[in-house]
Amino acid sequence: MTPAARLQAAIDILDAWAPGRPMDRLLVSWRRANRYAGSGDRAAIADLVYDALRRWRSLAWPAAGEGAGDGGRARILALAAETGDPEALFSGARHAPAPLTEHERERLAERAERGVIEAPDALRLDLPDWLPPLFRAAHGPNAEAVMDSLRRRAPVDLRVNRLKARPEQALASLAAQGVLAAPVSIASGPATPDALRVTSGGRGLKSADAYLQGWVEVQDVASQAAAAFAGARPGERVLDYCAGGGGKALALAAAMGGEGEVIAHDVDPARMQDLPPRAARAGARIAPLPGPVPDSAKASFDLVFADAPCSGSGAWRRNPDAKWGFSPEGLARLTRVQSQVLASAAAFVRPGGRLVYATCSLLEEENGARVRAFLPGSGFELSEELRLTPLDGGDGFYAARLVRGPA
Ligand SMILES: C[S@@+](CC[C@H](N)C(=O)[O-])C[C@H]1O[C@@H](n2cnc3c(N)ncnc32)[C@H](O)[C@@H]1O
Repeated sequence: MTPAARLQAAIDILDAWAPGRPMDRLLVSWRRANRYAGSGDRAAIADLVYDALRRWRSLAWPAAGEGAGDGGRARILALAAETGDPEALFSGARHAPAPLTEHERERLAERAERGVIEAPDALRLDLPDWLPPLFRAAHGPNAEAVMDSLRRRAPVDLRVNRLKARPEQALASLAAQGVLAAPVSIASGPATPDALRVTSGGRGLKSADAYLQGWVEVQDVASQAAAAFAGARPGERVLDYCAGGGGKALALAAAMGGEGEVIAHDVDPARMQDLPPRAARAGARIAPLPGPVPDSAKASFDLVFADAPCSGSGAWRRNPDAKWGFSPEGLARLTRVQSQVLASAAAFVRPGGRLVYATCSLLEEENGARVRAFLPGSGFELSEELRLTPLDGGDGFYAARLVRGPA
């Protein structure tokens, strides 16, 4: 595909999207319907689409006050103007976007002249109107930089699986196949000695031996820090209460050096379908439960990890489509579920054991506020909290470690 045809494809995909619709599914259907597109085309189109979604409101500025109008074309045009002369690409040639209208030219000139500095807060920061006050309440003087960070691409991080390889072995194996990476850590919080950040060649990762043989897993450095924060030790009995695809369960199993027991649970066991093959690849022993955790397991685990369902706001760099479908009602629904998760997970912690509540949210309503609502009368004490934002070098993450008092 020509560069211009890629732009038109991105416009078509964005025009088929509406807030609340997951973009990854739209991209899959586009790939199925356009099998002529090669892997380079697909990657370039996905990059354009996600770049546009990260800055969906500000890219349309100064169009319609709310920035909602004009669909994909205005956004892709604004992106193209940032990197070159859009007239050459918006040429009207076969498969290329139609030539610019006079109105579009005027708008581009206005953007170039005025920038987006004078746009209203939420528009400039690319969030729905109701969210900046929540970010400001949670992050005080850092709020502006935290919100701004969500407008940029996220790096690809790896966790070296200690059950199979050491970081230097993984680095060498990846480099031999063109995937370059370097150790990475977060600015504050637990050490992440197994974390690597891909610096180039990331497209070859999933066909690299180190990945296929389970030496490395894709996992953001902040997610690794949250797992490390739990302090899982060899020989412990651990319950991953919201296991989903198993990213944390795998990290916990690796930290335990293959000694002890990791049991995985999810309210929707189908969400754990990838876990057995991932655990097999990683050489980890993780037992997924086909249903609820039995009552007989109450008060029996050294560590219960509750990676609760959340807004995912800490990962909006990766899933920017999610921020546009998020609403106050959605937040209220989530906080109810999070409180339920905390209360149900707590029952499985043994006296003296730890309960770790975690989210990849940047909103205090989903984080400290849930823990503080849970604590009174629970028999647990708050031991430590971890609050990470993209300013620390990874995704946004929150974790609280609670210790259960004696029986
Ligand atoms: C943030 S995701 C988990 C991600 C996973 N831990 C990982 O690291 O890959 C949250 C998971 O919680 C599950 N969940 C939602 N409500 C739950 C509940 N009441 N009890 C247990 N799990 C729940 C969801 O099905 C979802 O898979």
